[in-house]
Amino acid sequence: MMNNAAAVVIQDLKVVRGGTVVLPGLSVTIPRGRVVGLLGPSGSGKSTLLRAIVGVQKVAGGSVEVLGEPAGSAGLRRRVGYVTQAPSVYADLSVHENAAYFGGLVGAGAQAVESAIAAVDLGSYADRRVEKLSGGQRSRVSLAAALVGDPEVLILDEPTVGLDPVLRRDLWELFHRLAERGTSLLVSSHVMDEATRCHRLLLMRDGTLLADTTPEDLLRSTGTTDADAAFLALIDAAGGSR
Ligand SMILES: Nc1ncnc2c1ncn2[C@@H]1O[C@H](COP(=O)(O)OP(=O)(O)OP(=O)(O)O)[C@@H](O)[C@H]1O
Repeated sequence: MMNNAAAVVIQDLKVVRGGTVVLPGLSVTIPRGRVVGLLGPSGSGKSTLLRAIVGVQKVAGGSVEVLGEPAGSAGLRRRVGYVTQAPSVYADLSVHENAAYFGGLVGAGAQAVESAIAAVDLGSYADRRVEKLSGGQRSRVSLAAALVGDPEVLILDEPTVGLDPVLRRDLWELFHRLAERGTSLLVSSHVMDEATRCHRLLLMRDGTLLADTTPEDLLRSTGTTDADAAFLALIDAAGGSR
């Protein structure tokens, strides 16, 4: 199905990992130019869904289309950025060398390298080797490596884990600036209070979508005042706590 307004269209996606059905048949559409949060408890299938969108997850059924092409297509390689939970940059290279290396792979110039480093606020660490950085700084180098190619779709797996409140706020502001420029972002988190920072929310549990909503509608429909309480209300409505 062609849908020009959508960044990602997923239909009846089924994924089995290690003999267990992780996604039993998930359908969702992710809009362009928005910050979409993917929230749910640990083990609910968030990373698996993100992997399927990037095209690195073996799928047992259904379809995943990104920017009108099947997920993982060669044509999407430069158009989709992916930041995994584990920092995926070279420990023995500096921040700048990493950004320049990953930029080189996608044809990005020197200006793009500088901008990506500045965007994640690592300008003053540009010449420091990654192995000498903190965990939060390392994950920001990974983000810079994904940003340097200016991808149209940015898939971020728990990018704010281990960051202090100021850095978390700064990163969410960066995500919104990127969305204003047209980037489509899908950001996973298991911290429910991050829900309020998203334009749209996907709430997952046990491989299924409990809700595809907005922060405002989530609170309104559940009659709650914070995202944690809203999530619990949805679980109760869906049939209790297992
Ligand atoms: N390599 C694997 N082999 C078998 N099962 C796996 C594998 N990786 C994940 N799983 C299982 O798939 C399910 C979903 O895992 P996934 O990593 O997608 O969840 P998640 O919501 O991203 O969790 P977290 O927030 O802890 O990262 C879990 O039950 C997990 O045990």
